[in-house]
Amino acid sequence: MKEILDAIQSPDTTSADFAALPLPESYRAITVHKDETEMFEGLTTREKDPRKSLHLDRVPLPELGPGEALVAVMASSVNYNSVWTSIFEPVSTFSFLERYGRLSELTKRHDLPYHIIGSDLAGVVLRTGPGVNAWQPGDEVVAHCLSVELESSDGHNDTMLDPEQRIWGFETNFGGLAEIALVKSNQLMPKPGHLSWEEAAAPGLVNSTAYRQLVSRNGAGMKQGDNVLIWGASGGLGSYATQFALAGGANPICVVSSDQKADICRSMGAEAIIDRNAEGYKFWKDEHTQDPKEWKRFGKRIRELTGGEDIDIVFEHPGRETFGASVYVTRKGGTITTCASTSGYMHEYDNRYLWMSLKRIIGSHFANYREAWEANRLIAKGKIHPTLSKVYSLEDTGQAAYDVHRNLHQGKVGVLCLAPEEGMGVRDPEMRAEHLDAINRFRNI
Ligand SMILES: C/C=C/C(=O)SCCNC(=O)CCNC(=O)[C@H](O)C(C)(C)COP(=O)(O)OP(=O)(O)OC[C@H]1O[C@@H](n2cnc3c(N)ncnc32)[C@H](O)[C@@H]1OP(=O)(O)O
Ligand SMILES: NC(=O)C1=CN([C@@H]2O[C@H](COP(=O)(O)OP(=O)(O)OC[C@H]3O[C@@H](n4cnc5c(N)ncnc54)[C@H](OP(=O)(O)O)[C@@H]3O)[C@@H](O)[C@H]2O)C=CC1
Repeated sequence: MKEILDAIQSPDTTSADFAALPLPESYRAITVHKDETEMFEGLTTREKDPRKSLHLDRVPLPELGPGEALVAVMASSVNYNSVWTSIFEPVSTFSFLERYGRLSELTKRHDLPYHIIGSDLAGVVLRTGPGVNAWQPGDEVVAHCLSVELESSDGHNDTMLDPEQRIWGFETNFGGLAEIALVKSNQLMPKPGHLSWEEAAAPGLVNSTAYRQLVSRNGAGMKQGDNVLIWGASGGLGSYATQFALAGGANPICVVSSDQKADICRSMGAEAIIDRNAEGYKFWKDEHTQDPKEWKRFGKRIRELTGGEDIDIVFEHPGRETFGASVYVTRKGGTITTCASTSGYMHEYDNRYLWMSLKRIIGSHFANYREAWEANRLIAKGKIHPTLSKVYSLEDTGQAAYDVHRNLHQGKVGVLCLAPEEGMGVRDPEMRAEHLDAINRFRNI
């Protein structure tokens, strides 16, 4: 592994040098273990502790197949899907690996008693499989997390609609929280040159998801002037949704849970901010009963902030806890776009407010190939910035996932894999200098 790292750090290493580097037989990776899927039996979701289920293991290098690439991972980031994997909710991700393993001889590789997790990476291509021409050993890359087989016409227009659509590092093995990752070469995109490894690894999954959910015509198709209600506006998804709203001439109404998070949203340029803790919204009277008076109080607060207008687009992901309120505060003809259900997936809302006011609910999931590319292009052009706050070592990934599980983090949490320290890998210092304040906005808060 040292030879690989030396090659990456030397400016003189050629593509041929990379191609000639011997690959290690094994590497270090963050895993969950199949024989531990019942370990949290009887505990509440909150009590399940990723520090107990995430392991740093030495694993064998997987065989490289056609259309694939092995990438030396310099840095990765924690996504909430890794939290779900680590607490084995809502289902154990081994069920995904088993199903994938049944598809073909090649996909059998994924069905193992351990799952190497992680759905983001920034690093360097080490080897490409047969049929890969666009990428060479030595290319500096980020990887998006859409894995598709593309054998069915269902996915030929919008690759997210492929019947064999999977999220790499969640529904496949050999993810990015490791020293080496296996990806399909179609997942690769150029690493933005003005960012360090850990900064480049931070936006991928959430930036692409927010782009489809909010900006793309496959999602809400946001336009200038739209009032966009953004739950968790300084969190993983929300910190990108807020940037898209501001950059696209919309009006974000940012919901957060502390003064500090409100300040971050203000520093991004948002003006309309609701601190859900300080204002004490209780959308549920008890576990089974919502409180429409609270929806109305929330709606009145939004009207105060918008000069009397209601919401054109709700950027939803908390789910059960907030969904009734989200449907209520949307304007006639408006859109609620949802990609998750962190607080519970059995939603309840008053359907009269949906049909009588001609509102629409749109389900959105990650991003297709093109959307992921467009989202990365905006990062590369310095239009949208990483929201990296804290960076952990690979050994401390359990703690990093715990922070995200317990909502102790801001923006995105990074993980150094092969990179020995933060700040490495910047190739365009001039461009970086131009955007330095924005790049550092979330750091160490
Ligand atoms: C990028 C980051 C993203 C995120 O962070 S997202 C958040 C994390 N992700 C999650 O929480 C999602 C986790 N996934 C799940 O919970 C499950 O993954 C799903 C609930 C989404 C799906 O469950 P499943 O068991 O895979 O699907 P089924 O459709 O309930 O069961 C499969 C069997 O049911 C049959 N079936 C499907 N549709 C129908 C139908 N309409 N009528 C009758 N049968 C149907 C199928 O064929 C198949 O059958 P056969 O088991 O025999 O193969
Ligand atoms: N389908 C897809 O493609 C994707 C789905 N996801 C899913 O989206 C969800 C959020 O991911 P991500 O943004 O990265 O996570 P984060 O934890 O980084 O951010 C979510 C934010 O939502 C807010 N929030 C959490 N719970 C509640 C609640 N009960 N009521 C109101 N606000 C709440 C919190 O902000 P605050 O406390 O400030 O209000 C929190 O910081 C996860 O479930 C994840 O799995 C993520 C990416 C892609």
